[in-house]
Amino acid sequence: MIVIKPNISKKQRDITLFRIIIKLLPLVLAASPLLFIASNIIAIIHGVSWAFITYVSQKFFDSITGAIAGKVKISTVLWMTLALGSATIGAQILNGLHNFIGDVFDKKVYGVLHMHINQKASRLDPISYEIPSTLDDINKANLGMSNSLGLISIGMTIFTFYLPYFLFMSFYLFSLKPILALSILLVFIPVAITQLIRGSVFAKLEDESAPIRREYEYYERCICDRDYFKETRILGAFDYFKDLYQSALALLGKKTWKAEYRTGLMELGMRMVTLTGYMGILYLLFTTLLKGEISVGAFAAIFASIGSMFSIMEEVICRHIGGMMHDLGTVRNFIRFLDLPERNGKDMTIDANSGIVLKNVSFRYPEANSDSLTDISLEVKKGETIAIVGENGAGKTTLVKLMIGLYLPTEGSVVIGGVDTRDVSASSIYKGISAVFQKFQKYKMTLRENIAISDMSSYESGREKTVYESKLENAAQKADLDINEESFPQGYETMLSREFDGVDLSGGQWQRIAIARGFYRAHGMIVLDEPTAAIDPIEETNIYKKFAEISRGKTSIIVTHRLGSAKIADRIIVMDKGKIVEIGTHDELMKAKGKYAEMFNAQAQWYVSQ
Ligand SMILES: Nc1ncnc2c1ncn2[C@@H]1O[C@H](COP(=O)(O)OP(=O)(O)OP(=O)(O)O)[C@@H](O)[C@H]1O
Repeated sequence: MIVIKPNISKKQRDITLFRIIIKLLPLVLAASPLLFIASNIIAIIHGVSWAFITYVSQKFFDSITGAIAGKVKISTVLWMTLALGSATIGAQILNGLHNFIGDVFDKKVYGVLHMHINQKASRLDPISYEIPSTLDDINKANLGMSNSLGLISIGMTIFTFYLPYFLFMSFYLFSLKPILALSILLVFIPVAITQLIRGSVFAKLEDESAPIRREYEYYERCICDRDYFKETRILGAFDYFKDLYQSALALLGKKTWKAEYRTGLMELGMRMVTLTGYMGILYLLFTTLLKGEISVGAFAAIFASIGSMFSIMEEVICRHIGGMMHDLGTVRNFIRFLDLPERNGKDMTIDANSGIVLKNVSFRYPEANSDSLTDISLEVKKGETIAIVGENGAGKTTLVKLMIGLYLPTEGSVVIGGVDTRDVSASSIYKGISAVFQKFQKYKMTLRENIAISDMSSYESGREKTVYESKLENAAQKADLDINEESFPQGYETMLSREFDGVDLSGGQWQRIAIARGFYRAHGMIVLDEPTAAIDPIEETNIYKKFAEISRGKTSIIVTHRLGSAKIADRIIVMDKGKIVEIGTHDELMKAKGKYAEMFNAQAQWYVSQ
């Protein structure tokens, strides 16, 4: 059983409400300044209009009592009726307008923020994806963004609608009798405190839940996911995963229940306080009337509005502020996502085929305890074909990721085409590089899209179809992809997914497609990081031989466990425990009788014994 511990530091978790607002407000404002200003001005007028109704109601009731006592003319009552009706209708119109503009504004901001997320994701330093705690922030960026929008919208409503309303009402009540205004505050403060505690309880819950959720979602995938379930069934591990899933879910349920229970109790207490305050104000109002300190009209108007005042206050605090606090966890995810480091560096044209120089490079994954690469110095010349070999975990993939500028070294430098990878923007580096990794994507799209996605510019640029088609065929041919009618009934238009009424392919076919995708992309440097595991050794050697021919004159790197394939390289790099232990041609390394020769002989023996 995996031990669950929240892996977000307290400092990271404690992004204050103030910081959230400072960070979000400019984004929201920039999305549509005009709508923002219009919406808030209308909200202020709307808030004051509701309070104004109470004042007009008092005048209306006073006119009626005056008319009954014969001190006020009927026409005055009629005017007051008209004024009350107009104020009520006016408030309703403002309400509709406020909601309408608010909706338009929210939709606009939603679109802009969504785009912001996509742009940010494209600028993220790829190393961020290697940090488990950061993955939650990335995965929840969209949810956090919607909740952030809700938070800003509620925050603005509180300031521009509810605050003017309560200020006006407090001022009005204060002018009648100061203690009446004070009682609103006395009710408000304990409730606000309760909600602040609620916010911190749920923020903590969110942080504690994230790793548990990640865990049970993973177990769920082990049970149901297409890629896992066959093995899970065959291993008879279904019950094992089910138990792990249930215990993770139970733990999450327990934590959620505890948080809900605590906040539920607090809310109950809050309602009692509200009720007591409500009764207190009614009593005060009644005694004030009896003492003749306020008019009957004022009594009636306050009495009529006091109920709505309390329900508004409850709405603000419980529904709005409470909801806001509840969602604060995911809003913090969003803020942390926005704060994730980006790859800076200048945009420039780099010739990816003019060599790579690594100088004293060390690399440590974030949150890892030791280096995965230690003090690596290596020079790959223009047009050279390099094979990287070594046992599992030796650091081959990590080295390749540094050599193509995907990750930046922790120490030392990686220079591609004469430019340090730290100084150049990621997109400038990637432009001339094609890479196919072990874990390639199987896009649920057509065969054509699966190959051409690596260079959509040529797909979309409206080039002559024959040029484009021959490029596609060329890539498929280089990858030894047999586009026969049985496997691909609609040729390049065959949909490669059962889910979308297409076909299913073998692992080897998928790997060939991934390799074709790599060849299709225009490149000065190409990397094949073992995308051939599902292809038999003879076929793999054929592909690599072809690869060497095709790549002649281009910098090429292959990572392989099958040393027979490494023979095609100009030089073979042998890695062990994050270090380069040997470099040379196949013959040189065999003569040296070192690590490479040992591994090669072991594999050769295996083939002989077959
Ligand atoms: N995201 C990560 N966080 C921490 N350590 C990692 C991470 N990815 C890899 N490592 C560690 O870095 C070391 C090198 O891993 P790498 O994947 O580069 O090895 P490899 O030689 O390519 O292995 P294989 O042949 O199994 O693919 C290993 O010890 C591995 O545990």
